[in-house]
Parts: sequence; structure tokens; C-alpha cells
Amino acid sequence: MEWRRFHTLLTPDEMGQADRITIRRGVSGFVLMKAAGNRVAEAALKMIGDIGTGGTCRIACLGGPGNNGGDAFVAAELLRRSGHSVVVHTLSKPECLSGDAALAAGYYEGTVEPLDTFEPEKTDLVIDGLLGAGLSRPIEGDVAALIARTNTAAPRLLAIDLPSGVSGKSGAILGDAFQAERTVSFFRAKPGHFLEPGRTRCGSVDIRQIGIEANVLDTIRPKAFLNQPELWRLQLNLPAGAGHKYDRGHAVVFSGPALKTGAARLAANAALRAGAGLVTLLSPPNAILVNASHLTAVMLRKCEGSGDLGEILVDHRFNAFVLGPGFGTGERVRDYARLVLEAGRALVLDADGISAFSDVRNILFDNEKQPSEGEGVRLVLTPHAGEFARLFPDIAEADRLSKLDRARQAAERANAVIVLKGRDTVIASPDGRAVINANGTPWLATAGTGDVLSGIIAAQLAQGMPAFEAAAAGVWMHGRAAELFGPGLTAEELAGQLPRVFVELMEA
Ligand SMILES: NC(=O)C1=CN([C@@H]2O[C@H](COP(=O)(O)OP(=O)(O)OC[C@H]3O[C@@H](n4cnc5c(N)ncnc54)[C@H](O)[C@@H]3O)[C@@H](O)[C@H]2O)[C@@H](O)CC1
Ligand SMILES: [K+]
Repeated sequence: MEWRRFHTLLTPDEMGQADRITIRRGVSGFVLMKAAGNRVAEAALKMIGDIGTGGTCRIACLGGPGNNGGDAFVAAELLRRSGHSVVVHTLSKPECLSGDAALAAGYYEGTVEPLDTFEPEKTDLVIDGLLGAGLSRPIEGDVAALIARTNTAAPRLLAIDLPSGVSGKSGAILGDAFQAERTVSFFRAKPGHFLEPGRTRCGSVDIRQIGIEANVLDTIRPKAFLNQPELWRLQLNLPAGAGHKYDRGHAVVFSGPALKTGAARLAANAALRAGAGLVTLLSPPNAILVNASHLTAVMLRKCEGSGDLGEILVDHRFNAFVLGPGFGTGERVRDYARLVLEAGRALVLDADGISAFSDVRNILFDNEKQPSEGEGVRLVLTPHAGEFARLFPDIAEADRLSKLDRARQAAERANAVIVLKGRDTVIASPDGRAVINANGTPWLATAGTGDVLSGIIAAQLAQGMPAFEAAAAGVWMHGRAAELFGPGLTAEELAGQLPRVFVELMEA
């Protein structure tokens, strides 16, 4: 399927597979390494151009024991030939290298010195080829000290594949890691380029091609992607010319009690802006007046308990629900969630809606499993890290798991789409597919933005989008809206940016 080629993320193991398939097809490993070294040298020359001296630059290349070091030797030779002053500082003696890395060391004709002579203060550019995809344990001792000293000196630093110390699989820092200004990686990005804290350590990431053909992905069959519109744009229901508001679904948001209604209204207004044909806010009686005084296009209806909700659910036009924002965590959440799911409707469970199941997790998981057989997933859970840990404590505590794997395991257990929020939000489906979201701004970390996200996702569900795509699209639109607004964002302004987001999606 074509979508598999878009924005694929490969773990270091999968990247190794891509490498091996390519070599089996007759391209030698050293040819790939020379291409990689070339891409690194090109990036370095661009950075040197930014420095703007126009003359010779002092470049220190740090070379490790594996092929990451091999790439550094190739880049060093090309930069040396460009007239720059290059020294390769190696962790182990070049004669100890083997395979392609040894060939690369032989290709280099310049100065080699041990790592301990490297002085970050006396370079214009550092190229980090110490460790890449082969990082297998925490960095310790002299190398850790060198990384700390380098980060303090803060030279301009270009990382090859990954900043040494960043796990390509998880984005975790093993021991310590360089802070790069730029990272050049090859063929496809890795989860560690987009999962924190690795993402921050990478600086800006350039993915460059080195001669590995895209069709190796047909064999590898990766299931992780960067969240980009190409993954879900075709399922996005932009209103058609002859369309009717009922074609675009009817989203329903449960309001909290009188003093806690704002969160639900944020979700409801966002659902309307995000494309639901109609939106109804279900309000407890004591909050009807306050809700009525704040709503115009969103409709309002009293819902006092399970009986009222049961009557509402008889009408099949109410097709996507949001439960949790400002709602409180009592028995009522659990009843409502059960009724909505048993009635076969889509449900976004957020905030209090998630916390309400902390002590009775299995009820939620069992409820969701039975009715959904063969019907596709209808439950979307949108926890931040704290809510996630309450619902999936064992998964949250498993240090060896990446955020991607945590979200995947939770999705499988709950038979729900999991939106594990943060700067690096991960969206995972029970079938193993997962995306990492990378847009948005730090201004999103403000009260109420999560409520808006729930509403945006519900709007896509109301329009019939499958749950995984609805969640991925909702998270992306939410992040893009924040980018378009810029600094000073509050949750109230987010939905107002959605028209510009739709224009971009329609024009692209
Ligand atoms: N498709 C590919 O896979 C390609 C890979 N290339 C390069 O090859 C790299 C991967 O090469 P390798 O698999 O040789 O791995 P690395 O070069 O990243 O490192 C592996 C070596 O580091 C040692 N090591 C691991 N963790 C350590 C630690 N904490 N402290 C000290 N030593 C440690 C290992 O024992 C092993 O000797 C990539 O990052 C990339 O730069 C490129 O040459 C081009 C193609
Ligand atoms: K590196």
C-alpha cells in the first residue's frame, strides 16, 4: 500500500534490515557508507556556509568503533579535500576497526588523533560519529565526560544518524548524549528522532537518501510513521457541494456540573469548527442556565442520568461522544461510557473520563471488547502521562518500552486508539499501527487545549472517519492550529484557527 511509504519511521533494527536487503541486491556496504559520508559532508558544508568566514574552518570529526565512525571518516576526507582543516579523533585506534568502517578509515588521508586530544572550544564545527544506530548500552566513563564537556562548550555540532547517546528506537538518552544543532540521517527517520528527549538533542533533522530503494519497505512492513496529512487526508471528510449537515454527523459532549462547564464547551465548540454537522451539549440540570448563556450554534439538552442518556441513544444520528472534560470522576462517568459503547457509538474518553476507570480498569477494557468485534474500534482514549499511568500502571513503569511501544501495548489491551499526549504525542491503534506527532508549539501546554483536542477528534469520528485516522488527524490539526496562532495562545483561540488549517489541507 502506498501509504506505507509515506513518512515511515524505522527502528535501528529495521534500518539494519533495509541495509542488509540492499546489500543482498548487490550494493556494497561501503558504497552505502560513502553515500552517507557524502550527505554528512554536504550538511557540514552548509553549516560552514552559515558560519560565513569564507576561509578554512577547523572541523573535528569524532569517530567511534562502528559504522557510524566509518561515515565520519568518509565525511572527514571529503571536507579535507574541500580545503578545510580536519582532524578525526577516534575512540579506538583506526587499525582496530573492521569491515566497512576499516575501509572508510583507509579512505581518509588526513590527521588522526585520540579522542582525549579533542578540544571543543577550538573548533568551528564538530561532527559526531561516535555512536549511532548501534548504541546498545549507557555511555559511561571518559566518553560520558567528553560529551558533558562538549555540551558545556556548546560548539556547533552535526550528528551523524543520531547524537551519540540517543536511542534510535526510543529517543531515550543512555548515559549522556550530545546536543546537536543538526542531525543527518539516512533513508528514513527513526522514532528516536521524534520522541523526547531525543528529539530535542537532535536539533533539526535532515533525512537524506543513500541509494536504499523504497520498496525494501514492502519486506520490512514497518508500522510506525510520522503523523502527516498524507496518512489520513483521503479519509478526511471535507464537506461536499451537495452535502447536508446530517451527512457530517452529530457530535455530543457531556457537560460537567454548574461550576465546571467550560471544558465541555471548549470541546463542543471545537467539534463544530472541526467539521461535525451538528453538536449537542448534554448538561446536568444545574448547569443548563450557565451553558445556555454561553452557547449559540451548539445545541443544548438536559441529561440527568442513564435514563435520559438511554433515550438520547435511541436516535442513531448522535454518533460520536466526548466524555470527561470537567465531568468529575464518579460512577456516572462509568455508566455513561458503558451505555455509549454498548450502543455502538464512537467515544472519546478524556481527562476525568479516563481517571474514573483507574480502579476498575477491566470494566472499561471488557466493555469495549465485546461490541466492537468486526465493527472497528470506536473508543479513543486521550491520556497525558499521569492519566496513562493510572490506567496502565505496569506499562507505564516498563522502562525498556519506548513511548511508541507503551501506547501500542495500551491500545492492544484496551482495544482502543490511544492518544498518549505530550510534546511528542503518540497515537496507537490496537492493530499495531502508530504515529508520532511532531507539529505544535510549546504554547499548547496551557489549560483547556486537551478539551479542544477531544472535540476535534470527535468531529472526525462523527463524520465517519475510522478511529485511528480520526485521532491522528485531530492531533495534527490541533498542533497546526497552534502553530498558525503563534505565541500567546489560549485554548479559546485554537478552534478559531481551524478554518486556516482546512484551507491548507484542501490546497495541499
Ligand atoms: N542502512 C544502514 O544501516 C547504514 C548505516 N550507516 C551507519 O552505520 C551506523 C550503525 O553502525 P553500527 O551498527 O556499526 O553501530 P555504531 O557505529 O552506532 O556503534 C556500534 C559499536 O558501538 C559499540 N557501542 C555500543 N554502545 C556503546 C556505548 N554505550 N559505549 C561505547 N561503545 C558502544 C558497540 O559495541 C559497537 O562496537 C549508523 O548509525 C550509520 O551512521 C551508514 O554507513 C549507511 C547505511
Ligand atoms: K552519532
